[in-house]
Amino acid sequence: MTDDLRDLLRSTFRWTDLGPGTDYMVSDRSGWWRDPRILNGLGPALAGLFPAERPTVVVSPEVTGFMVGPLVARALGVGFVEAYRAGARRAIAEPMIWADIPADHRGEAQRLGIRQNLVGDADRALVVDDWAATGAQARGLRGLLGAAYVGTAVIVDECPPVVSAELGIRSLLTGTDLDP
Ligand SMILES: O=P(O)(O)OC[C@H]1O[C@H](OP(=O)(O)OP(=O)(O)O)[C@H](O)[C@@H]1O
Repeated sequence: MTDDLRDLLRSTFRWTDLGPGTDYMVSDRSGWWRDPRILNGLGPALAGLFPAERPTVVVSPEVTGFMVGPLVARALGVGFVEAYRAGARRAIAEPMIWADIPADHRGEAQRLGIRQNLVGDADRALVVDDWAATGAQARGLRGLLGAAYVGTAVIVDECPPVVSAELGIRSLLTGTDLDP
């Protein structure tokens, strides 16, 4: 099942060439969300990366995490918490706790925040996202969640192995699986 899903993820992913004047390719992940077989399998497959940890809540950063996280929460039978990017929208009205992220894969500083009453001392929080590039989101959310953090499940992990090991990042694919 997971091997079939990995094949589907590879075959529906594209790199988009931005054309002359740049050697930069951008990832097109839209084929993943367009395929009902992937939507059906993604939650259980990502949840299955952490079978022993028995998460009690899933936490995901906006914006793509807001699509993937609930699929995993549904598969685990637990709830979902949004981690908002400061400045991406109007301020959240409820009390928040924030983590500073010095630099993400674009070299940009960010702040990620969750409503402070949604994750408690007894929780085991699994971070879920589509992609880990430098591990910045995972590191920020680990700092935010403290002892509740059990690890990060992503579709693609491009981090150096030492970073993935340190942050407890597990994935369905690595960067080389999607080499252009
Ligand atoms: O490991 P990191 O260096 O933290 O990078 C990973 C982040 O990069 C992407 O976000 P991006 O802002 O590119 O896209 P999104 O808005 O679609 O989530 C991805 O969704 C992760 O959240």
